[in-house]
Amino acid sequence: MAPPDNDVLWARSLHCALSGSDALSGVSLGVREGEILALVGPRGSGKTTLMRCLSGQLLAQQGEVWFNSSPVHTLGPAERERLRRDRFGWIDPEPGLVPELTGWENTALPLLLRGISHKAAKTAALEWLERLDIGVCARKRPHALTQSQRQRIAIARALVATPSVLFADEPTATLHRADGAQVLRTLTAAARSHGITVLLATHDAEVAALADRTVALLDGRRVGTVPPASGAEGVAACSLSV
Ligand SMILES: Nc1ncnc2c1ncn2[C@@H]1O[C@H](COP(=O)(O)OP(=O)(O)OP(=O)(O)O)[C@@H](O)[C@H]1O
Repeated sequence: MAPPDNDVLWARSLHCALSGSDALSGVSLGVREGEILALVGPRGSGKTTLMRCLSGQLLAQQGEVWFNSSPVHTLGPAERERLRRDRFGWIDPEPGLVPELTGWENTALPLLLRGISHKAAKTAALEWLERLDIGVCARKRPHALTQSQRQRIAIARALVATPSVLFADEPTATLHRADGAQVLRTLTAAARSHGITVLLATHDAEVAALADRTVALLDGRRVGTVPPASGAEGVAACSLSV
């Protein structure tokens, strides 16, 4: 069965067991182009596993994943790797920067890996660092930066190649509340202004409130779609110019 035309990502009946236990038990999901979708659920509910399956990092034992009307579940490892590199961005709870590289070099990595010239990659990286209010970090190495600055660099790195889909796994979990909220507003505003679809895994209702739609997971199953706790945040984020 082919996915609906307006879904950028579409998954049907994903079953995924990890080390013998069911991480996903028949999850189906459609994500519309440009949408910011929050995946919510308590720890261990399957959010990360679902995002890993949707992004081609992990193959579910059963079920289908489609990206823009092309099957992902039938691709070989090299093709899935290329898809991830060329079309997707990923943010982990921890920034995972290369310690030997400066802020702009860390940010530019996805472009340099695609073979884009050093000069063009640096220009794009510096632009994203400015947009995320960390232009001053461009020439510093990670050890000289705060946790918030490092995570903003990880976000800039995920956005620099303007991915079709950005997967953000608890992107502000290690930040203080106010700082995390600011970082998330910047991230969602940047995604909206560049038409980037975002999947945002979180167990925080305030974070989910920034999304257009929320999908809830529990024990590897969808337990219903709930509206954001506060309807105004997503609209407010649109008006920020990032
Ligand atoms: N590499 C792994 N090996 C074995 N089991 C795993 C692995 N990764 C996840 N699991 C298990 O799969 C289930 C789903 O985990 P997952 O990390 O997807 O949930 P989550 O909702 O993202 O949780 P969290 O909020 O803690 O990140 C859990 O029971 C977890 O223990």
